[in-house]
Amino acid sequence: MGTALLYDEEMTKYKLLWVDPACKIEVPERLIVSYEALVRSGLSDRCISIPAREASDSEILLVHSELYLEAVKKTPYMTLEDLKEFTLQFGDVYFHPNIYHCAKLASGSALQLVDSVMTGKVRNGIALVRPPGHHSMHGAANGFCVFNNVAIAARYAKQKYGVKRVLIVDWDIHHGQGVQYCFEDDPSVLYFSWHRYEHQNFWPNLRESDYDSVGKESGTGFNINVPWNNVGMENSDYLSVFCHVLLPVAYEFCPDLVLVCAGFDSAIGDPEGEMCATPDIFAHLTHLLMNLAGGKLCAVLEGGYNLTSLAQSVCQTVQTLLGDPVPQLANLRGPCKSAIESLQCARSAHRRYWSFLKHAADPPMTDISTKHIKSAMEEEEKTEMAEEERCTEGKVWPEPPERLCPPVCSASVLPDDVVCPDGLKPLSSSKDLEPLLVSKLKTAAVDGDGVTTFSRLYTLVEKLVANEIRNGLVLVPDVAAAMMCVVQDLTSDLVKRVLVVCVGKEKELDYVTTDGKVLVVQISSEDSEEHRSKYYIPVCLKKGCSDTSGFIQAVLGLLLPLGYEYNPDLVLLVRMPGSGVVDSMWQQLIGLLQGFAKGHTLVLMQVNEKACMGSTASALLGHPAPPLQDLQTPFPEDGDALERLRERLQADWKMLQTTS
Ligand SMILES: NCCCNCCCCCS
Ligand SMILES: [Zn+2]
Repeated sequence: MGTALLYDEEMTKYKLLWVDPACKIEVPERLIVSYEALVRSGLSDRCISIPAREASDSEILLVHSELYLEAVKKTPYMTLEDLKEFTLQFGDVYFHPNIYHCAKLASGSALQLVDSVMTGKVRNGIALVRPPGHHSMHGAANGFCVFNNVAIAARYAKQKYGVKRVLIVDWDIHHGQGVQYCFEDDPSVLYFSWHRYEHQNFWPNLRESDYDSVGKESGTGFNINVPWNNVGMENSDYLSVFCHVLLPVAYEFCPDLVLVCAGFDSAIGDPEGEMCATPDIFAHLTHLLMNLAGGKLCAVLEGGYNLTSLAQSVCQTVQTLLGDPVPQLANLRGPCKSAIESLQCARSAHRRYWSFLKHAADPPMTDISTKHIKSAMEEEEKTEMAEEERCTEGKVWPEPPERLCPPVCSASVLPDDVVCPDGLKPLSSSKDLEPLLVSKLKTAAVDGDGVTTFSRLYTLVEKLVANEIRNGLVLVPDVAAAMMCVVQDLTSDLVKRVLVVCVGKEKELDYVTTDGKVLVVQISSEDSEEHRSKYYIPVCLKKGCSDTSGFIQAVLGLLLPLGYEYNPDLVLLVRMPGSGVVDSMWQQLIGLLQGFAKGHTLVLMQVNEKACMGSTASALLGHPAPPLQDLQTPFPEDGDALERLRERLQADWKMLQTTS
């Protein structure tokens, strides 16, 4: 299934008609450069174009009051003076004779997108709209927003399609207070937002934007705020919050639909956000959300005021929605102190509502929420000092890397008598191995056809590294032997870093490199004290890999952060026989691991587990993994052990830090 793209140039036909410094950045060119970048890159042609439409009154009334709607209806007939007058009652927003029409198109586009996804016409999609929506409220326009596009879409999805649980992820740099107010008492809509806050010193300067606003009444726990109290946040900060706050809760919530308030003013160069995360970060944020809700994801544009980073960020998002490999993120140095404080506060505020956060640490000593009473002097100093180091318009960043799709998506190396699953391309040629290696294999008691398998395995690794193939599945008689072979011999000169993910445990991995060429993360039911090192990380689950709750917790809170920091060039996923891993979890793991090494994942499985080839192939081909249904509460021992493991490792692995 494809990716929907909604865009209508009519939504460029309104602009600020008077002087207002607060609103001058919200210009029609925002939409024009975004769409033109998609056209120029060829991405728009790969999308399914869906027409915009006007939202009806009843659809708008899902969120807004009749009084407000009737008032906005009058604006097309107002004089310039009347429009200025009308605007005065709201904050940081402007009206225009055509903005009511555009606001209906913006909300209607979001609804068209929901229809396309919920009817299965497309898998996912994006609506490029203006005016944005997440600041507008029941009875008021605010922050460039007139109708709350995403809030309307959430209510619409529930009403029309009986969607039970909607996850709204707001990665815009401003707090979508309008969305928060709409759903704060509603447990069927989980709203997550990060936003520049600076201890309430940043717009919209609301006390309820802080981490302790967790929702109310039956919606308690279903509102997550992560305040950024400093500017200059980087890719590490964003990914840490996804791995340690959003994703654990999102998996426990198990949404049927994901809506994204896709604002790109959180990207580097934006005058509003003054952050330093690069446009390719949105490739990863999108990828991480695509494994939820069976891939049903609707992204709706919110902010984004640097025309260069906006266009690049939109392209990065769309390219991931289309299923292209995500770019490698280099030198993630771990979250900064301020980000750790924020994520620790958010985790501790929610630990009583989410069993996946149950073992989160106490809030930091320096309770960051009371710091907002800053002396004017301090504020003054910060402004002067920060000026030069901030990431503003003057900042430059590299063009996002090209994300080439290999000609072959998934290849296979199977014994001759095993039927190749649909979609996989059997690897034909096999390179003759150096005699030295053949003799080595023979000593490893690898029989004749084993040598053939290994030579084809070698060829497969070569083609992965050459980006001729994206990923591969290999069935071998003995996975442990094959793994040694791949790691020790086949990759010595081909790749710099190999991430080995071992699911289950058959026997001790009797080697561990200390030079960092290989990082092994082994998830199993047994602990192993010996030869633990920075590069060999055993994760012990009380009930082993069959316990999906413990497994996904280990993946999100440990494997993902480690993988991002290690930044491998190849991922080797080894399924030990008898691991007991559940199929949906196995597919989720393959989906999530695609975020590393440009998707170069090599799956090693034992021949006697060929029954799992179908689902493995499906995940390798990029089909969305089935949601992890009714997850049990993780075993306390596991949650606790994971927390302790992180604390022990965070000295070596900065992306594991969750406490300041
Ligand atoms: N420096 C201009 C102040 C703008 N304040 C409102 C921002 C609304 C963003 C919507 S994403
Ligand atoms: Zn914004």
